[in-house]
Order: sequence, then structure tokens, then C-alpha cells
Amino acid sequence: MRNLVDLLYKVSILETIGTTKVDVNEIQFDSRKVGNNDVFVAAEGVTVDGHQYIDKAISLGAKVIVCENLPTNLVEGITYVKVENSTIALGIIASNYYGNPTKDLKLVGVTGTNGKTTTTTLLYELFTNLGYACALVSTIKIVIDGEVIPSTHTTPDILTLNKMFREAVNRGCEYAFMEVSSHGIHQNRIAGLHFEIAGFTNITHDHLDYHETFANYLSAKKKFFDDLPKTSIAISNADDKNGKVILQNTVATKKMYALRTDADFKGKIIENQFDGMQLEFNGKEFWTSLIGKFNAYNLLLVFGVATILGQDEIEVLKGLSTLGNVDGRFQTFQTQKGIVIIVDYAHTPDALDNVLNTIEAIRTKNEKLITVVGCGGDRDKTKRPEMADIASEKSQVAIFTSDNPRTEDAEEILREMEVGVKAQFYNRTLKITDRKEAIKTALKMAEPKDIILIAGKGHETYQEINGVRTHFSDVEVASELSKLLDK
Ligand SMILES: CC(=O)N[C@H]1[C@@H](OP(=O)(O)OP(=O)(O)OC[C@H]2O[C@@H](n3ccc(=O)[nH]c3=O)[C@H](O)[C@@H]2O)O[C@H](CO)[C@@H](O)[C@@H]1O[C@H](C)C(=O)N[C@@H](C)C(=O)N[C@H](CCC(=O)O)C(=O)O
Ligand SMILES: Nc1ncnc2c1ncn2[C@@H]1O[C@H](COP(=O)(O)OP(=O)(O)OP(=O)(O)O)[C@@H](O)[C@H]1O
Ligand SMILES: N[C@H](CCC[C@H](N)C(=O)O)C(=O)O
Ligand SMILES: [Mg+2]
Repeated sequence: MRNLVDLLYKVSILETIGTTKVDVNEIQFDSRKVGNNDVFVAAEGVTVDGHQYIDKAISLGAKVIVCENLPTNLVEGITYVKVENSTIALGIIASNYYGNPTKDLKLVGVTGTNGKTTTTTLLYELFTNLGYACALVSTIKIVIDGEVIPSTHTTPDILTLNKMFREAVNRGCEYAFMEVSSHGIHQNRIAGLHFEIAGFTNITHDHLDYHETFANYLSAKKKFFDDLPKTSIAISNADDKNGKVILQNTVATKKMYALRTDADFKGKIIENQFDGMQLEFNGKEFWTSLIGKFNAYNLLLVFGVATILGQDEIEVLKGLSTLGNVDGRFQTFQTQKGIVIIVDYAHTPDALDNVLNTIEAIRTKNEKLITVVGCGGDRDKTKRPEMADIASEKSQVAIFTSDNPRTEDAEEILREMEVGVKAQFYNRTLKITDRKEAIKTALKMAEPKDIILIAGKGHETYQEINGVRTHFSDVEVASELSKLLDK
């Protein structure tokens, strides 16, 4: 049991009704999870307003209600705490409940449209190999000192985060690396966390279904940096058009990394091949098995963060040169027939463009490049024609297929993609709704040395159609089918 007074420390309270000198059990923001003596924090969501579940929470045993609007029917014996912003209050209460774990960790958050999973995973692996106990919160998985927990969000809710960080501190973790999504920032899922370093990768077109305009999307990302305290360090990509904008109003110490301009962390690509890159960071050369300019940026951010955290530059570069690809990010293998398959999580126009440019820069021009790609349902629709345009322009064959249609009609998504194809490239495109069939067709069309890029789902091990998830893995499907077809 915890005392409510302690939990409300630093919460900006407008009004209380009833006593705050009560002991409470757990904190909940979902009425369905409320138990005896819990605190229920009612918050307005994207689909419903949590305030409408206050009675339900009380009937399940809630003793304290934290809310922005007091209900008209106040219940005897219940403590009501009116706050300005419920989600921010939830963040502070959650931190207090778990003993402010992020004050005892060096927490690094990375935001940006692409590269969050890659950079946070590389940081986790680098620091683990350097001998530190660490935690990772990413789209693919959550890891606490080696123990893997499945991930449901890129940035989980603030109660889950504090619970995990408490566990990490208890297990002796010194560092935590986490992805900070724009949804996470906008919904205050990171409220009250203490970030030692905040990193920015890049910002391009995504999630306009949620944020509506690019300006809103940019300001959601910027808010992460605006809210940092003076003691934090913000590190941004000087080559990105918005790399400086994002740091405009932060009071944190500012650092920059770049390949094209002068910066605190300056990188250069010496060689870029199919089996890796020779890079130069701050005048020191090293080899990485990661491929593509975008990964040079990711590695440079990792290098910057690691040196800011006090690691020796040479040791960091040695460490980076031993790291391989992150699951589903430019994951490459060859079939028996000699077809090169690349599975990549590119699910935005910019990511797809980067991956296709990377392949173009390192392939010999005699082979065909076949791209299999789809776009997710219930997500930003404006990505659809753009991704189809890019795929058809930069591949010899583009097969449009389903990604995760979720609750949308898969055929309709394909029609919306197709609109983006330029007339002169139309005859190099195919539409095959079933993803497995699409991959099979690509394999049948391919000759030895041809390249098949399977984009959009990367590490995912499911496909969601009509709201139902079934097991599906691009890597598994491609390798099973290629074995069958090679026979
Ligand atoms: C659109 C979106 O982001 N929704 C998130 C949001 O849910 P919501 O605002 O819709 O919640 P709501 O249903 O309106 O409910 C409002 C409030 O009432 C409460 N409630 C609701 C029903 C009830 O019976 N009782 C009750 O108390 C809810 O707990 C909530 O507090 O808050 C929930 C709790 O934190 C999230 O789980 C949920 O993520 C949904 C499942 C989701 O799919 N989110 C995706 C889009 C997302 O967040 N993606 C980003 C990654 C993007 C990227 O890759 O860049 C991520 O960080 O994962
Ligand atoms: N720095 C980068 N710039 C542009 N594209 C990138 C970069 N890093 C990775 N990509 C591309 O974007 C895809 C997704 O990368 P990653 O998973 O690291 O991004 P993310 O930001 O975590 O994405 P999500 O928003 O889904 O969590 C990769 O498969 C690759 O195609
Ligand atoms: N974090 C992103 C991932 C998209 C991955 C793609 N495979 C899809 O399902 O659209 C999202 O939830 O929008
Ligand atoms: Mg991610």
C-alpha cells in the first residue's frame, strides 16, 4: 500500500474533494483493470473519454479518482483529485509509485520517423558488449538485462514504462535505451521520465492519419526536446531539414551529428558495398557490416550518444564494427538458386526510397530488382500512392500486395497505392493481394543473382487481416517457398 500524499508529490492539483491521507493499492488508467483500493486516473483518449468510466471504476473498488472534470454525482468516501492534465498527472504518479526509477538510470530516448529501432537496438548491444547491464524498449522487443518481454507498442504506456524501469534498476541496470514515438509524445506516455540524452534521427512523411498535418507531426516530435531539463543533452541530425528546428526551443545542451556539414560528430562514408561500409567518424576509420547511407547516420548517432555518455571513441568504434543488422532491417539471405532476398521494415516512403537507393548503389546493373510491398490499413493513407510510385520507379518489377490491412479492405488499399504509379512504369507492376502468393510470384520470376526486396513488415511475425492476427513472417515464407521452388 502507498500513501496518496506521496503519490501526488509534484502533481499540479486544482482541487481535492475528500482526504488525500489514504493508503492506496495500484494505479490504473483503464477501468477494466481496477481492483480494491486502486487509484483510477480518468483521461480523455483518442476514441473515448475515460471520464465516462469513473462510476465503473468505483464499482470495482477504486478509492481515488484523478480527473480533469469532476463528476456531478460525487460518491461518499471516495477521494477526487482534479488536475489540469490527467495524462501528465498519470506520468508523475507512476514515477512516484515506482520510486522514480529513471533518476537512477541513464535513460536515452530516440525519436524520429525512421531509425529508432535500429539506433536503440545498436546502443543496447554496444553497451551490453561493453559490459554494462542495460534495458531496451523497442518496437521489436523489450529487454531487461537479457530477459526478453514481447513488445505491444513502440512506446508503451507510462505505467508499464515505470514498472519496467523499476525492474531494470532493481536488476542493476545502468543504462536504458528507448524508442520515443510521436504517438507516445503526444499522448504523454513519456511524462515524468528523466532523460539523460534525447536523440533525433530524421523526420519525413508518416502518421498523418493521426497528426493530420506535417506541422503537427513535427511539433509532436519537437515537444520531446522542448520538455527536456537543462541537465539533459539533445543530439540531432544536422543534415535533416528539421534537425535544427527540433532543437530550437530546448534548454538542454545541444549536440549535432552530420555526414554533409560540420558537426560535433562528423562522419564520412569511405566505401559502401553489399557486405558493409568503411566509415570515418571524427577522423577515425572503421568497418561495419551494416549497409546503406541511412545506417551510416544511425551508427553516427549511436557513436555520438556513446561518447556523450563517456565512452572512449576508439572502444565505441571497435564495438560498433562487431555489430550486425537488427532483425528485419536489411536482413539479407541467398536462396540455393542464388537469388538475393532482402527483408526490410521500410513502411514509409522515405524508408522505401532509402532502401531502394541503397540497393541501386551497390548492385551490378545486370540483375533484376523485384520489390514486393504493401501499405498498412488503418494508417496514414497518403503514404500509399507515394510508396507505389517509388517502388515502381526504382525496381524492374513491383508487386503490390497486402501489408497488415487491419480493418480495411485489402483490395481498396491496393487501388489507392496504384494511383501513384506513373504511366510509363505501369506495365512493370502487378497486384497480388495474398502476400504469400506475391512472394511466390517474385521467386518464380527471379533468376540467379536477381534481388527481391520484401518491404514493410521486417521482423513482424503476424499479419492482421479483418482484425484477426495470424502467424506470418516474410523471412520464413521466403525461405520456405524458395526451398520448395528450388527442388
Ligand atoms: C491511437 C492510439 O495511439 N491509441 C492509444 C491510446 O488509446 P486511446 O486513446 O484510443 O484510448 P481510448 O480507448 O480512447 O480510451 C481513453 C481512456 O479511457 C480508458 N478506458 C477505455 C475503455 C474502458 O472500458 N475503460 C477505460 O477506462 C482507457 O484506458 C484510456 O485511458 O492509448 C492506449 C493506452 O496507452 C494505447 O494502447 C493506444 O494504442 C493503440 C492500441 C495503437 O494502436 N497505437 C498505435 C497507433 C501507436 O501508438 N503506435 C506508436 C508507434 C508509431 C510508430 O511506429 O512510429 C507506438 O508508440 O506504438
Ligand atoms: N536513419 C534512417 N533514415 C531513413 N530510413 C531508415 C533509417 N534507419 C532505418 N531506415 C529504414 O526504415 C526502416 C525502419 O527502421 P527502424 O525500424 O529502425 O525505424 P523506426 O523509427 O523504429 O520505425 P517505427 O516507427 O516503425 O518504430 C528500416 O527497415 C529501413 O528501411
Ligand atoms: N509502428 C508502425 C509500424 C507499421 C508497420 C507496417 N507493417 C504496418 O502494419 O503498417 C505503425 O504501427 O504504424
Ligand atoms: Mg521502431
